[in-house]
Amino acid sequence: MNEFAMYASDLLDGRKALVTGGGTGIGKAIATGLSMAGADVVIAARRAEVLDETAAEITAMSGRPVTTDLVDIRDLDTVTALAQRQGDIDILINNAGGQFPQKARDFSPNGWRTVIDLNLNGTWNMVQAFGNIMLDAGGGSICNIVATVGRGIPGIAHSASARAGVVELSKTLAYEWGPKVRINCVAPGQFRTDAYDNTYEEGVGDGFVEQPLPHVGHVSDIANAAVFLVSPTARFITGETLYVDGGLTVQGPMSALPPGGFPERNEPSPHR
Ligand SMILES: CCC/C=C/C(=O)SCCNC(=O)CCNC(=O)[C@H](O)C(C)(C)COP(=O)([O-])OP(=O)([O-])OC[C@H]1O[C@@H](n2cnc3c(N)ncnc32)[C@H](O)[C@@H]1OP(=O)([O-])[O-]
Ligand SMILES: NC(=O)C1=CN([C@@H]2O[C@H](COP(=O)(O)OP(=O)(O)OC[C@H]3O[C@@H](n4cnc5c(N)ncnc54)[C@H](OP(=O)(O)O)[C@@H]3O)[C@@H](O)[C@H]2O)C=CC1
Repeated sequence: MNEFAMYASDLLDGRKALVTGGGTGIGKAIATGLSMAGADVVIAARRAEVLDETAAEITAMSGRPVTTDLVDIRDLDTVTALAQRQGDIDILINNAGGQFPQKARDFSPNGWRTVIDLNLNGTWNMVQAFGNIMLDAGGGSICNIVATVGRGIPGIAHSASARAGVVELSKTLAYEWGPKVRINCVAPGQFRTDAYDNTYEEGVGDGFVEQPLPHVGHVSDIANAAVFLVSPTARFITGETLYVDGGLTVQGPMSALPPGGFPERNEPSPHR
């Protein structure tokens, strides 16, 4: 089975799609899924060699040409220039992003700013530049790749805050741009891309034990969710965040009998 061929090969025929960070990991998988579904795909990031190599790989699989382009989403000038070159897109996937893990009490002011700038401001740069063109052109669909926000993500408070901002931005724009542009998010759980392995050395952590589907996801799981959301199959869906996380965010069900038994009645909380 080809994990990236879940949809009809003409589902996105005649549509042009741009994927930021499409040269590696999750972005590469999404670009592959879009290409397999018939879209004309552009992948954009900062490293030309990586993009070129990936474009050739995707073309070998899908039989469709893939274009590469350069952008640093934190640099508005490069985003504006990209929008001038590639503005005629129907689909935008904002996947570029990342962070470093650190306890929040140790964040330096610049460390915090850097992660917010990449994941919130960088995504906004892309959304506004391309969204405005889509609005003028008559329509389009945007999908933002975020993280499993909603219950807190210890170890990456900066990124969790930025991604929550993107989720709320998407809901808000769903209203403002509703008649013309749909905008949704996909929230990945943990996926062992090269970047993930390089950043989180110990790899699979204890979290998986508690997860209803107790294993890591495959990048095609994200790709299939993103292709669904930007395709006409999801034409009545906007402002939504689809969690692709093996049930990670529903872990910790309420237990009928708490560990240690029921507390004494009327005992005040020991916390200040
Ligand atoms: C549950 C998990 C879910 C998510 C999974 C994934 O995302 S998987 C994918 C996971 N993989 C990825 O997300 C990709 C890996 N991450 C990256 O490529 C980078 O961390 C970056 C793009 C976020 C920032 O890069 P950049 O070149 O723009 O940054 P810069 O070098 O110019 O420094 C700016 C400030 O940040 C500080 N700082 C930086 N690193 C660290 C650190 N490790 N420690 C502490 N601090 C750090 C640095 O000290 C400086 O502050 P200072 O000293 O001036 O006060
Ligand atoms: N893997 C996981 O478990 C999870 C991942 N995520 C998020 O999903 C996305 C993809 O993750 P993953 O594939 O694992 O990681 P990668 O590091 O492989 O993907 C990030 C991509 O974004 C590009 N990129 C980074 N910064 C910029 C920038 N400033 N401008 C343009 N492009 C940039 C990189 O290419 P280049 O360096 O060439 O610019 C790279 O291709 C990220 O946003 C990540 O944080 C969220 C939750 C879990």
